[in-house]
Amino acid sequence: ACQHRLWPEIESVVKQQVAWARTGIGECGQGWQLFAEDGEMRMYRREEEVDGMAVDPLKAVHTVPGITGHEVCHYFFGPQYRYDWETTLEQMTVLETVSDDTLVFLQTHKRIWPASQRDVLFWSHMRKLPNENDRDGPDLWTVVNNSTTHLDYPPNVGKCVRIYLKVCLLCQTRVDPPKDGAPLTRDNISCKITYCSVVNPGGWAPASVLRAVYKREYPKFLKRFTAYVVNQTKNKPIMF
Ligand SMILES: CCCc1ccc(-c2ccc(S(=O)(=O)CCO)cc2)cc1[C@H]1C[C@H]1c1ccccn1
Repeated sequence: ACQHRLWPEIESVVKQQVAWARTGIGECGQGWQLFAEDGEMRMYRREEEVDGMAVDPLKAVHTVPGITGHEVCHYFFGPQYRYDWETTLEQMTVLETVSDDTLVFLQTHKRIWPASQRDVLFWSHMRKLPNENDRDGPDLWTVVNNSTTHLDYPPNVGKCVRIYLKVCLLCQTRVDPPKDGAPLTRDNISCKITYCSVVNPGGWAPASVLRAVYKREYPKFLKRFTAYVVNQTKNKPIMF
């Protein structure tokens, strides 16, 4: 995969996106507004427009007990699970298998009235990252999704408007070993999740409609996805 045409871009976008995900909300600077809160989940957005279109950057942080970062990234990356948790998905195709940790997807999402239907074409890369802060702590895991092109699927040919996105899911496992030296169980682990996304809706869509969609869909997506991972892993050995 290292000689693949996408490799240089993957390397630079992953580094940039992980650095961005690691930047706390406070350090990010002004303009972030908390727009959704549910238990441990906090969702922030910044209102930004490009050519009159809302492209609000989003940053969500969540802590989920009983699962690891590897497990969260495994279920987020794997195409075989996506229809189970991505409620807005209408059609998903793997256009290219670059390597076992890098795929190219084409997805059409359900139409959101009155905006026209959208599709998105992106590479998706999963990677384990060394834990810089705590050398003997568990590694970090990330999945980065970044819009790309494909000769056979030019944008805006059919009924769908092509959207452009950059997504980073960054996961840090936390282990609190049991006092009495007993073996680790899922009661001793949790996962700190940072989800960052910037979506350019591609064609014109009313900013008010897009913002209402994001406000409704993003909290639902993160809650549903993390609940899915808890449910899929609860009776399985821990995947660190
Ligand atoms: C006009 C823009 C519509 C729109 C653009 C983009 C996306 C979207 C695509 C991919 C990803 S992901 O994180 O890469 C997971 C893989 O699917 C997240 C979000 C969804 C919507 C629509 C359906 C709405 C939505 C928004 C947020 C979360 C889920 N669905």
